[in-house]
Amino acid sequence: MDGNRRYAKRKLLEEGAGHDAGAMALLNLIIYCYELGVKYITAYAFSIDNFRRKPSEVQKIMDLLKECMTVLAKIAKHHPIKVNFAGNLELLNAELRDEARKLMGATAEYSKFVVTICVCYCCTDDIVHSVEESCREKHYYHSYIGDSHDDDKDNDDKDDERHMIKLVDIEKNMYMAVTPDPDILIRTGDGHRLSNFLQWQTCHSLLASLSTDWPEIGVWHLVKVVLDFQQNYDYFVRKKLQRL
Ligand SMILES: CC(C)=CCC/C(C)=C/CC/C(C)=C/COP(=O)(O)OP(=O)(O)O
Repeated sequence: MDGNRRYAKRKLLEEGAGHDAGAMALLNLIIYCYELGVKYITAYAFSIDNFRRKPSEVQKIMDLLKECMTVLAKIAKHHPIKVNFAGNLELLNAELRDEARKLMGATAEYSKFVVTICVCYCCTDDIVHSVEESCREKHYYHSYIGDSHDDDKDNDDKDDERHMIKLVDIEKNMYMAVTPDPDILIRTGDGHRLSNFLQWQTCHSLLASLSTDWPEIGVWHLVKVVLDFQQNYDYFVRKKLQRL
């Protein structure tokens, strides 16, 4: 969701007003997706690197995160929306972390429409966290059965095999396991970088870079990228199937 500060500068507004408008644009986009029948939407709201920004800006984004949680909780009372927060939530303050967990718990049973907000997220951090988690699981398995006194080579090979960390382990243990890999990744603000967002999950995604700043994204931008995706649908499906 790039271009919030540039939008504020262009409109001669104070910096925080760009993020206010950005939060409103996100909520609107979630509603458009719901109405258009898009099943999953994932937003990159705050990266771990963003903690290096000015304290006042970090605080502003955290305040907006809280407001978005309140609005999403109200929407979820009347619509079957599942809300996930993906990232290292331990880096959030305790109040926000509790709110995030409460909202995830309250909407966990829904599946018709899934909104995932990435906070305190970086893809590289997610990969490291997932590898650590997978090692812990395999170590547990190893210490549980590894003391067997069976000298049989076949059994040893099978044990070795079971101790190996596989692709499925890494994918299962990622924060992003809560939602499928995206068909489309949209970046606003004329950027052509991934900025540590979903590198693992976007190998076969359509990348759409919009020159529009995030607060000005609207339903027609969404429709246009969905149509672009549909025109190349056969290609994307083939690529995904090849991976299976
Ligand atoms: C759910 C939630 C917390 C929503 C908050 C609002 C929001 C849109 C946050 C995005 C924050 C962010 C770091 C954007 C990227 O840079 P930039 O847009 O600040 O700067 P740029 O104009 O320099 O690209």
